[in-house]
Amino acid sequence: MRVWASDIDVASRKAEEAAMRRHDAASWLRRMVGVVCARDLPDEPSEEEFRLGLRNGIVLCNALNKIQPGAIPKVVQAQSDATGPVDGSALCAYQYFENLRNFLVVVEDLGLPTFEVSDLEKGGKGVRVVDCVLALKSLSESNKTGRQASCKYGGLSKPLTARKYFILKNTDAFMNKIMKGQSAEAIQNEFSEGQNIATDFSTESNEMTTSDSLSILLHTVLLDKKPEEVPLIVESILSKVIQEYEHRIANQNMDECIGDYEGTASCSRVYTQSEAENAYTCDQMKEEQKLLNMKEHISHVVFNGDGPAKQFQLEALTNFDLQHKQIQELKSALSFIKSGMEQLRLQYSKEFTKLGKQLYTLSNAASGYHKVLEENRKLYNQIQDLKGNIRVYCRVRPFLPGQISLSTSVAGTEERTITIITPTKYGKDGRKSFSFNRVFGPASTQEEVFSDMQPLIRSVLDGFNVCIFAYGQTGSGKTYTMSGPKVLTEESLGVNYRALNDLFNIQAQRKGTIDYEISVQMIEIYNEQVRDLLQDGGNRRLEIRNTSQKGLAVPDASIVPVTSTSDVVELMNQGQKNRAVGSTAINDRSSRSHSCLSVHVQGKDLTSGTMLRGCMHLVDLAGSERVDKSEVVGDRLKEAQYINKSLSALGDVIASLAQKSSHVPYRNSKLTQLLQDSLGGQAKTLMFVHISPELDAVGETISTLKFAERVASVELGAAKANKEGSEVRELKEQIACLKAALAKKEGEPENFQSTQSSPDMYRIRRGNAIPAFPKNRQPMEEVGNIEVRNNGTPMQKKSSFDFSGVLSEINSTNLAENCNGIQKTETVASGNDQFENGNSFLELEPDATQLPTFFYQRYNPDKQRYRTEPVETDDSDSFDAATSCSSDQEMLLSTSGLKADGIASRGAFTIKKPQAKNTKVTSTRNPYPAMKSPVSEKKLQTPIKNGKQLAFSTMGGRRTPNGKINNPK
Ligand SMILES: Nc1ncnc2c1ncn2[C@@H]1O[C@H](COP(=O)(O)OP(=O)(O)OP(=O)(O)O)[C@@H](O)[C@H]1O
Repeated sequence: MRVWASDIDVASRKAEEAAMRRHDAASWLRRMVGVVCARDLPDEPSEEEFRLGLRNGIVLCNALNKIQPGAIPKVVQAQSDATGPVDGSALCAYQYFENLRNFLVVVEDLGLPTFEVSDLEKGGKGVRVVDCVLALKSLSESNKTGRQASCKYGGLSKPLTARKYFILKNTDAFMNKIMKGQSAEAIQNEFSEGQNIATDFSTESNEMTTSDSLSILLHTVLLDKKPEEVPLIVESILSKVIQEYEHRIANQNMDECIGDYEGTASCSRVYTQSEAENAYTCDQMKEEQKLLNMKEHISHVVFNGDGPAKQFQLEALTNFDLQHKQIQELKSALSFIKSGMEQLRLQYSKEFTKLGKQLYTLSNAASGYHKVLEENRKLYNQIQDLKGNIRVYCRVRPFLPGQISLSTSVAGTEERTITIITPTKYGKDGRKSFSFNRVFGPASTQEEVFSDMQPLIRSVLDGFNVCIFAYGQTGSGKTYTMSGPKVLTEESLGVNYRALNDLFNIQAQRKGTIDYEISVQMIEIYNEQVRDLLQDGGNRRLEIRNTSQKGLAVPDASIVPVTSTSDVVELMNQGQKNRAVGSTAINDRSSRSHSCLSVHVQGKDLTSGTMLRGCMHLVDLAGSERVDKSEVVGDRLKEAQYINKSLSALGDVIASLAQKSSHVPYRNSKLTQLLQDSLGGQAKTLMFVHISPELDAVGETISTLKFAERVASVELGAAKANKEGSEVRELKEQIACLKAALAKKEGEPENFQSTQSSPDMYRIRRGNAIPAFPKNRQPMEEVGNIEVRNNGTPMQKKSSFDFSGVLSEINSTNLAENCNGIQKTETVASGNDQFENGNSFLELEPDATQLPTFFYQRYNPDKQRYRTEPVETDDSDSFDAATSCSSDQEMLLSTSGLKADGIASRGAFTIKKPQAKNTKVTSTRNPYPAMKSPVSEKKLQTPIKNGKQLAFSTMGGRRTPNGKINNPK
């Protein structure tokens, strides 16, 4: 039942007339502050009404806004028939109360304050906010207690019946509905009982969400303010809100643009900047349009109003203009910042590109740096090759499995440096660094070690002589490096196996171009006796011959052709079995001998016919040992003494070579004789110095490393490949034939025989003497090492020259002269490519038809070796096969005259023993570049001294790349 006063009809009518205007104002206010008060303004409110309405609206809003998600408010439609006069002053509240009568908002705990709306109360009997609140409270309590709810209405207590409950999650949406003036019934019909209406209002929720907090803020701000202050405060809040709003628009615009744009675009579409800008501009325009609309609304409200409201709204308008201006300024600032940002972005992208380029250059430079390093390494090696330095690699053995927590003498290793600490010394003296070509730390693998020396090993296949020998104190890992441990695995295979395997691989690769034949010898020097390791039970004493590089150092030792790694493994196992090994306190498998695996390679270039010949010695020396430490007695002691003696002889040789001494005492031990070609010849030599890491071995370690440094300083001159072209070979053969024919013609075949194929066919007449070539001596060697007996004639100078020189000499001199039977003043002999020079006649034997065979003759075990007559040379190369003497004999020799005679300072001299029947001039490995050099001539007239004829020999002399002779001194 509704009873309205006549005022109500009037007010309703007026309200209807002003509905549009109020609606506009209210909607604007709602958008701005989220309050709904504007809706309840009378069409022509007085100032007081306006304020009251506003205040009431705010109060109500506050109450409603208390209903927030999380508080799980309930909407109760209360049945109320409250009627009563509504005085004019309370009109503003009417609409609310009208609604509230039907939709009372209850907060579950109802901590709502009761509001002292004194004006309303004063105004009479109208519906008061406080009544509403009380009604809410009552309803809430009734929910809890089940008691009848009631409300005071018009001074009377009326019962309230909760008819329906709605769970309301979105107060704003709900409010919105109310504000749109929907009737309670209409809203009620929209909700079924218990329905969650949050979804119903969800579409509108966003619109109001941001205003919630503002409304609360507003209310809080206004709560204790006097009514007359409210408009001003609201105005300033509004301006701030607008400012904030603008600011947010500005900030979010781009994001929204992008969001909107992306939202509408397909996901896969690439969003471009220009599109974003377009979207932004579009939204900006929309926002501006909105602002203008607002302005219009306000103007409309303002100019259709009057009094203080008008003044207030005018002020608001002015503020709005001001704010609009500020917004414009902000916008221009924004665009300025944007352009600045854009510039920055461009600058950054430029910088990035530049950085990228620099990075690219840097990475190029880095890779270039590595290349340069590699190049440097190569160049360094080349310099070493040219200088012929003995390369020295150092390897540190790791601690052995049984050795625990031992302190080490090795302070550190780098690629080329090793630092040793001596605990007994302090400061600088306590640390000593040594530099070598490479240093391998304890963790180095066999493969790493091998790969570093691989190029050196491969050069054997190019005709170089190579020698790798392992040096170090006993137990330091020499055998491990050269052969591997006792139990071999693929990873632990030593240099020997790997080297041969590598040679086989390359042999296979070059199959179509070069035909290689590889054979091996394995000998050991045990107690100064040379023994053949490939001959079971063979205790036959062998001899070392340093006739030439091409010759076999130990020709009597078995030489076995090998074609595969398995052949090698088999042979080496056999050799190892035969090797003298014994147990000492330091090494339970100590090598008691020096072992040498010699690999002989012969290759024939299938297209050019060039022959090459290389030889590689892989020497595992016995270790030096302090007999007190190794605790050896008896045979072991004797062995140790021999070992130490031979190693000290090696030390002497190295010292002489390092000092470029004129006398190099190769003959002081079998070991130095064996290594003579490698240490003083044209070989590429590498010494592997091994050290033990234990601290108590530091003394030996340091002396070993000092020795190694001395070895590294030895310069041998550039190594030279043993190659000869087919033409040269043919010419040499012809010369040999001619010589043989001459010899034959002279009728002295017994002295000068040709090779085995035709021993009697060629003779050579040489002055009065016609020396014979030994049987089975292959012509290449013969040519290289022609030995001539002059039957007492002065020693002939031996000379040689470059391979290229051979041809010219042969062509221009020998051949022509020989063929024409002209007296020849010099013949040419070559070690590799050297010819003998003598005052001889060479006469051509016209019926020279058969040529000698060349290779493998010297591998023929049955061959008859040519033994030189006892004309003795110095300790150098020219000390020929006479080294067949025992070590004692050699010692005798070395002490009997060589040193005492005062060897000439440059070039070595060959000593002719007084008892020599014939003067034999052994070949030289290191010939002079030109036969006719004054030096040669001069030395030709070597005087006889102390009954010994000193013959000049170029032993040990090595030609450096610039043609100089590098004589070992
Ligand atoms: N690099 C290494 N890694 C692992 N074990 C090693 C290494 N070097 C040496 N050994 C081990 O150290 C011990 C001694 O090594 P090896 O017999 O090779 O010494 P050596 O110098 O040949 O001694 P000797 O002179 O007495 O013959 C062996 O047991 C060997 O397996």
